[in-house]
Amino acid sequence: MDNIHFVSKDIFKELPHVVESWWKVAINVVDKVNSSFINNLTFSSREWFDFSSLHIQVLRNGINIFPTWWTVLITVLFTVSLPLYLVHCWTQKRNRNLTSNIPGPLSLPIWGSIPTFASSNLVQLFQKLVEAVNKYGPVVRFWMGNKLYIVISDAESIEKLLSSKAPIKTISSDSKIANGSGAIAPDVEKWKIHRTIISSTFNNNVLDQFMWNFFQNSLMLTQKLKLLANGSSINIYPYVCECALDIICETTMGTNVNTQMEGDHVFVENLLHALDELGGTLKNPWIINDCIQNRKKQYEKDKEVSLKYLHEFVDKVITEKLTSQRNGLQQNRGKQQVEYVQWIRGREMCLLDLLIRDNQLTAEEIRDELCSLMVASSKVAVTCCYVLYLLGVYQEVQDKVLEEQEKIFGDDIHRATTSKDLCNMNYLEQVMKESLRLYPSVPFLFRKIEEDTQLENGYILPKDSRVVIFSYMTHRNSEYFPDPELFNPERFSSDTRPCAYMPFGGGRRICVAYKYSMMEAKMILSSVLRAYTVRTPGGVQSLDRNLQAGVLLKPANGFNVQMLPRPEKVIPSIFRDV
Ligand code: HEM
Repeated sequence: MDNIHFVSKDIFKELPHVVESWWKVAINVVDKVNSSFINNLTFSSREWFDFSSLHIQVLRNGINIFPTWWTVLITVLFTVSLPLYLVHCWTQKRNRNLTSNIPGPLSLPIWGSIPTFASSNLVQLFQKLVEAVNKYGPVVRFWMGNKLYIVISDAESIEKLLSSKAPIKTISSDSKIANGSGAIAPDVEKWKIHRTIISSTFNNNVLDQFMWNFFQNSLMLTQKLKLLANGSSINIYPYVCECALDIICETTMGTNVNTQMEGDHVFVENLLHALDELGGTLKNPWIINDCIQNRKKQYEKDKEVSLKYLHEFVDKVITEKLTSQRNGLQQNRGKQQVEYVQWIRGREMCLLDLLIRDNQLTAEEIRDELCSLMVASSKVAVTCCYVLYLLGVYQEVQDKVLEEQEKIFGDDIHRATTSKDLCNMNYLEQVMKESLRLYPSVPFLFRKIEEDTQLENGYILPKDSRVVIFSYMTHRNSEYFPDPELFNPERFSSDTRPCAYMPFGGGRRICVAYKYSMMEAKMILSSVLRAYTVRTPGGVQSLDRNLQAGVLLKPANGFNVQMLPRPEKVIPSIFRDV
């Protein structure tokens, strides 16, 4: 009874919005149908065209009475939507009440704020989200259909959320590319197993093992750029991405896909395409779950999508690995378990070996894990591209980075970079951190709230709502970073406030490969910067104008920079000889 009372009260309260929303929908439908109508008729008869144009105009101005079939259509839509609206009011009553004090944009009945975002491209979408936070503050409420999203960007709320004991599910963007389905990461028990195994591959004790892999692939990248370093503008992203992909394939699967050197880039092209596809599908990241479900349907329907290629590739590597391990096992059948492990160790175990040996994950789960990690490798590439782009804008910072490189390498520039060298690159590290502050490659972290959680400011995140941590905005909050728009690497010479800086996430789900990624990025950047000077004619404005909200934060028009070889004295002969 109480609910019915609420519903009827709510309907009257929202009636103007209902009328407004349907009027908008009607106009939109009329526009769409008539524009295709016009296209068809333009070729047949001018008279018809004129008639039709007049007709639209009349409809647009709302002067005309709708023709019968429009009236029927709208009546049907209205009749269908009314029960939907009632159900929405009924089921979301609690969450609506709990979040009524959280500011947010106009929310139309049934639609919520979808109309605000629906027609935007990824660049406009990102700008609208930034505007919303600037307008409504660090905690913003969005209703997207019957789903409630709460965007938080202040360190206090983030800290409270991440330290909460209440069960909170992570909605992962990487996992979708892996299985094309569930965006929600595996359940907690499975996640713990996955995380433990993966962490063992990226822990501090084994990072040194990857130095040679990092070095060789960075060297290859530097060689490839030689042909392009003639002062013309190039989008460096695909090149750096290939390098990062080669590195991750070797780390995780012990396989050298050699995308950098092989003429046909089928593999990397497919991966990049898969990422873009996913970005396109995530046109509206707020409805991430629905998108993924649609994505799954599309994926199942269209067997030729790039994800399929990626899955097949990884499946092939797993099968080969399993076969070779089985053969190895047969030859070593008589040996004890410890000896067998040593036999594998002697052959440099990669993550795939560990996952197979551990025997806790199915082949499909292993495949999904590996695909997720491959996708994660592009975050390193994006980070490196931002650093190079920004150094191209801030020449004085680039000079300081080079000064540090010269100090570390001195005249002995022929030698391979060691992990100690990387540890000494303090200034480069500060530059990377500052780039990640201004342009975190993962700008949103998604969580699903499973139990009501109260924030410090009194707002309640109700059960079943989705929370989006908008770290891009946190990083640009002047309370935590004075003069936040300024590119100032020195600000990282001291510690930052907890949860005010989180390019690698935070809490239990913090990036498992944080150190690995920093080392890899340093190696790539050090190699490229010792060989080339970078200039960015577009400046920061071009970057900011084109940022798009996808899986990763990237400029829609690419990372366009100009490169020129550095004077001989600082070019290691290892680069010159190529
Ligand atoms: C600069 C590069 C990178 C950045 C900025 C980055 C950022 C992040 C962020 C923000 C998260 C947390 C997501 C969340 O809380 O929802 C995350 C998680 C994760 N990252 Fe990274 N990442 C990078 C590189 C990598 C690389 C190279 C790998 C693997 C090779 C990797 C593997 C993972 C994994 C497995 C998780 C999930 C951890 C879990 O759920 O327990 N990341 N990363």
